[in-house]
Amino acid sequence: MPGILIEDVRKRYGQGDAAVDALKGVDMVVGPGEVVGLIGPSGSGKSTLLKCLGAVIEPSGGRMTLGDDVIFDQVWKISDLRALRRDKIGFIFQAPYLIPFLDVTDNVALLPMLSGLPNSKARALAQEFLEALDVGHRAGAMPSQLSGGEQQRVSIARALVNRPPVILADEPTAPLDSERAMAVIRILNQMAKQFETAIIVVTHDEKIIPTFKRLYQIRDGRTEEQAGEGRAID
Ligand SMILES: Nc1ncnc2c1ncn2[C@@H]1O[C@H](COP(=O)(O)OP(=O)(O)OP(=O)(O)O)[C@@H](O)[C@H]1O
Repeated sequence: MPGILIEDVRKRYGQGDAAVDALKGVDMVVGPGEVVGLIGPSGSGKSTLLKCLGAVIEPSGGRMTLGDDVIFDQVWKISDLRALRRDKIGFIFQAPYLIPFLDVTDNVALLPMLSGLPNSKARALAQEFLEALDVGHRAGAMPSQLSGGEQQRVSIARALVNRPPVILADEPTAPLDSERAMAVIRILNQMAKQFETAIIVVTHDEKIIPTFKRLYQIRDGRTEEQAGEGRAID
């Protein structure tokens, strides 16, 4: 059972003369436990593909499967897209986007709370993930008291805490120096294995591209699979 299966996904923005075919039939597969890179020039459709997969925008056609669920097959197959995003997909962005008035624990505990876990259990779970990401000692701090690398690790804990089968990371290492960027990639690989998560990393970052075993290059709205170097990261 693949973690992510994308079949012939298409996306057209606008209509008539103003129409832009951003995705022209994208195919991709990412297994559980796999971290795959998605690269391509500016305007090639990377953000559009992540937004479709993240159920932020609606594709114009094709089929998408996340874990055990076909989420889209010409139309959405899931009625509650908010619940889908909350429970099945973890998002990691270039900036951590932590909630400034919640402490580190509550930033991570918020999603499991929204999914219905009692507050004390959600906080205990958050603590577990913060420890796995080596920021357990900062659990009571406010986001503004953390370094950039610590904030990014908290945002990764938040993406993982509901154990989504899928993580979508959009330029997660762009603002980080080489050492911190490699630490983030190491963590994503460890977490993918530990929780059987399928992870797509959109990146331009030359520091991390050699670490992927498999890559997809997107060009003019279509994907091509490439073997990566799979360079060791520990
Ligand atoms: N809301 C929109 N309406 C119309 N066209 C759009 C919209 N969003 C994106 N596009 C177009 O779709 C194409 C793909 O854009 P997309 O943002 O997915 O590319 P990208 O690969 O993520 O680029 P970048 O690396 O610069 O972020 C581009 O031609 C872009 O101009």
